[in-house]
Amino acid sequence: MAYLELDNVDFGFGPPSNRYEVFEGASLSVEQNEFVAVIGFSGSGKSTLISLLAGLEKPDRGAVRLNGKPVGEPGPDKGVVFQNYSLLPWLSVYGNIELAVKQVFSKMGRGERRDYIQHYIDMVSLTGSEWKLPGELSGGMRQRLSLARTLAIKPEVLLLDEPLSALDALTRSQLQDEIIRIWEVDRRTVVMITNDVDEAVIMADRIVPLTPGPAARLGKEFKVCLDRPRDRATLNFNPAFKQLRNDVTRYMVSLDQDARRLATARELPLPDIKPVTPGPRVSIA
Ligand SMILES: Nc1ncnc2c1ncn2[C@@H]1O[C@H](COP(=O)(O)OP(=O)(O)OP(=O)(O)O)[C@@H](O)[C@H]1O
Repeated sequence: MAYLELDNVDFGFGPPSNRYEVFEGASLSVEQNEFVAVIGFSGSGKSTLISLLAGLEKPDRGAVRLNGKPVGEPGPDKGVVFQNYSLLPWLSVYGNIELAVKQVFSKMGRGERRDYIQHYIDMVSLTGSEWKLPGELSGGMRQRLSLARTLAIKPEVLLLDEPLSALDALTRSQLQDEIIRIWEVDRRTVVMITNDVDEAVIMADRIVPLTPGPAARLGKEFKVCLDRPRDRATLNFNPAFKQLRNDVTRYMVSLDQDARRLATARELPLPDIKPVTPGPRVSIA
């Protein structure tokens, strides 16, 4: 049985007269402790998918289930890391994590809590920056803090909504390695949204492309059969890595071409209307 499941989901925004159908019959099954990367074009519904999995949105039809039960309200069992960090700017690194930990583990004693928070700060290599405010951190450090705060509440499921897309290439690859290192120690079920094929191949067990919207679905899946730990320096010479990267990229290009063809076919032919030219003046008695 799937651990996290999107079962034949329809979901749209807006009133019936002006509705945008984001998903029609979208299905996704994620096994416990599996790392799935969902890859898609801009506007296809990636953030909406995370909102549905997190319980922030409810499907119009179909079901979203976690461990066999309908996904309820957002809660600490589902940890979401957004692209824009969503940190509290007036709280320090320590304070941001502490707030989340206090909410979820209200019975934890002071000393234990201090050690617990420090463990997560160390885990994401923010040691020494405990009392800095988010505004005093680099983008990569803020994203690390956001990740530490989410990991510290020990969610069953980790939902990562393009967490690395705002970062420069070097910081991005460092954080990819860091997320994988943490995941290998402290296994969780992960759904990560990305628009980067390489990132998906390096990090995930399985890659599931999202077809372009409207009425997006989760398309053909690609299993990533590469041993872990994956060393990015040698992967570039690995034929299986190159083949998979090409296969996924080719599939994404074909999805894009199909969507463009469909959009052209949907354009309505306009009637051949000729402008009316005024005739001779007629006087009515
Ligand atoms: N609150 C809303 N009301 C109406 N339409 C919305 C709303 N939120 C999203 N949409 C529309 O739903 C579609 C999917 O949006 P979503 O943000 O999930 O896409 P995305 O794949 O995450 O995009 P991007 O990669 O650009 O962030 C888009 O066409 C968007 O315009």
